[in-house]
Amino acid sequence: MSISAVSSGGPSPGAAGPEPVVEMRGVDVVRGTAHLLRGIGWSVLPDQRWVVLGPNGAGKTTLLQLAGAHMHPTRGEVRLLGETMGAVDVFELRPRIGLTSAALAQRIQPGERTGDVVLSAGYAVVGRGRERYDIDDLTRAAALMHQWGVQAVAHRSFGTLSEGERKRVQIARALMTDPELLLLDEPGAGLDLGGREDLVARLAALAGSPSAPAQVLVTHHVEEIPPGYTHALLLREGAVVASGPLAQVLNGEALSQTFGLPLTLERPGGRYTARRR
Ligand SMILES: Nc1ncnc2c1ncn2[C@@H]1O[C@H](COP(=O)(O)OP(=O)(O)OP(=O)(O)O)[C@@H](O)[C@H]1O
Repeated sequence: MSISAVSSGGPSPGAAGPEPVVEMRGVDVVRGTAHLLRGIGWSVLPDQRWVVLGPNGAGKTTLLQLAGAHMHPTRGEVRLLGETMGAVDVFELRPRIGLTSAALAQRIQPGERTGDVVLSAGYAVVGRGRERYDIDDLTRAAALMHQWGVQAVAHRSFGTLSEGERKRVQIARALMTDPELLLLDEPGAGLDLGGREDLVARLAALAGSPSAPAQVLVTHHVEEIPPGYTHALLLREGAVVASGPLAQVLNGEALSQTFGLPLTLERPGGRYTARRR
C-alpha cells in the first residue's frame, strides 16, 4: 500500500480562492442540557495555522472532534475538505485529517514498537497487524521519525518513551497519511520546559513549510503558540470570544475575557507570554 499519494486540496476550478479545509456555520453541540458549543462560525484556509485558546471546559476538544470528523453537530453545518458532514462517509474523510489527542494516545498499547505506531496510521489502526507496507510507506515513516527527532527510538516500545518523545511520535503518526489538515489537541501537555521548547520549535518549522497541511493547535498556554502561526480562535463556555488573524485578536483584553481574569499579554522575541495583571 502507498499512503503518500493524497490530493492536496487545491482551489476548485472557477473559485475565487482556495476552498476552506474547515467551515462551520451556526454550529451547536448539545448533550442533555449541556451546551458544549454554541453558534460557532469558523473557516480555516489551507495556508492558515490556527491556535485555539480557552480555559478548561471551554469546548476546545469538542471543536477539534468536529473538525476531525469524529463528531456531528447537533445543529448547524460542518464542511471538512469540501465535504459536508452528514453527507459523506467519515471513514473516507478521516485519513485526510491528522489528529493527535490524549484520547488517541491512550489507545496505543505500551508494548507497541514505536516505528509501527507511525507506520500503521495509513490503516487507521494502532500497531502493526497483518497490514502490508511498501517501500514508500517505510521511507515516509522513517523520514517523519527523523523530522520529529524520534528515529533513535523507532525500535523501542511506545511505553518506554518519555512524554516528549510520545508527543512527537503521535505527530509523526498524524502526518503519515499526508493529511490536508493537522489537528493537535494540547500537544504540549505534560512536557517539561525543554520538551515544550523543542516541540514549539518543531511546530514553528512545520508552520513555515509551504507544503505543510493547514494546522489547528489547541492549548491553554499562549507560551505554546509557535512562531509562524497566523490565526487565533478564543473560546469561552462554548462560544467564540474572538476569532481572526493572531495579531488582531490576541491581546490582553480578549485573553482576560476568555479566561475570566485580568491578564496582560506580552510578545518578547516573537513568543507570547501572559500573566495576571
Ligand atoms: N457527553 C457530554 N455530556 C455532557 N457534558 C459534556 C459531555 N462531553 C463533554 N462535556 C462537557 O463539555 C464541556 C466542554 O468539554 P471539552 O472537552 O470540549 O472542553 P475543553 O475546552 O477541551 O476542556 P479542557 O481544556 O479541560 O480539555 C466540558 O464542561 C465538559 O464537561
